[in-house]
Amino acid sequence: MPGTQQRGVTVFLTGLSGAGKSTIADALVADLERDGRPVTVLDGDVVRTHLSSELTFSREDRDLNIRRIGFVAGEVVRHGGTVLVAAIAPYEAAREEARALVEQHGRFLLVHLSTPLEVCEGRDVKGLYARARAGEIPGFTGIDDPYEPPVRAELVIDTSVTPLAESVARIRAAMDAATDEESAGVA
Ligand SMILES: Nc1ncnc2c1ncn2[C@@H]1O[C@H](COP(=O)(O)OS(=O)(=O)O)[C@@H](OP(=O)(O)O)[C@H]1O
Ligand SMILES: Nc1ncnc2c1ncn2[C@@H]1O[C@H](COP(=O)(O)OP(=O)(O)O)[C@@H](O)[C@H]1O
Repeated sequence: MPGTQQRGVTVFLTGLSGAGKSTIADALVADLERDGRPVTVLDGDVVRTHLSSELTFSREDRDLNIRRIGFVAGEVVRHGGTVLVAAIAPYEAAREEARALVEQHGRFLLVHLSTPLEVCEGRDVKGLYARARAGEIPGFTGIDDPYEPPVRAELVIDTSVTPLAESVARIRAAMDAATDEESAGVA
């Protein structure tokens, strides 16, 4: 029925490689789907396979990658959907551009996974930090490429001290608070 569609939302997880973006995204998807809420996931690795396969990790290409993600997220949100983005997105300007693309149509929650570099490197899930330190991956975020911490994130979560279930609960609470405000006419 026109006018009664729920407002869409994008949760954008940003942080270093190994910060926990994919792990939290997977757990959050399971949590949302348990409540019968379908979710579109835009994970950096997957987007780079299907949508941004020609892009490098130069600043220009990273920015274009995030712009594409912001555009797709905005389109899904426009139709009332729920989007979960998991991307390093190291540059403030590109993240804010993505926010603007989504906020034309619905809500945007930026979640900064602030897990320290030493912890991410210690985890080295894919062995990429070791390769970057060995000079095999020039321009690796956190090693010889910058990560600009967000100036305005709705949530900041350090996964070295926050258990997975708590991260999921905090993000769900932020998403549900947004919904509550809307139904109360606050937003
Ligand atoms: N140079 C360099 N820097 C950072 N990351 C690199 C690099 N080269 C490859 N990878 C792998 O690519 C994944 C990050 O892709 P993203 O699309 O999220 O990056 S970005 O937002 O466009 O900066 C990232 O995945 P995650 O570990 O899941 O973050 C890495 O596996
Ligand atoms: N509290 C936690 N929250 C999220 N991930 C955690 C946590 N503790 C340990 N980890 C581990 O950290 C790693 C994070 O890797 P991943 O989710 O692939 O990060 P990213 O997608 O940011 O590169 C996983 O191996 C995960 O099991």
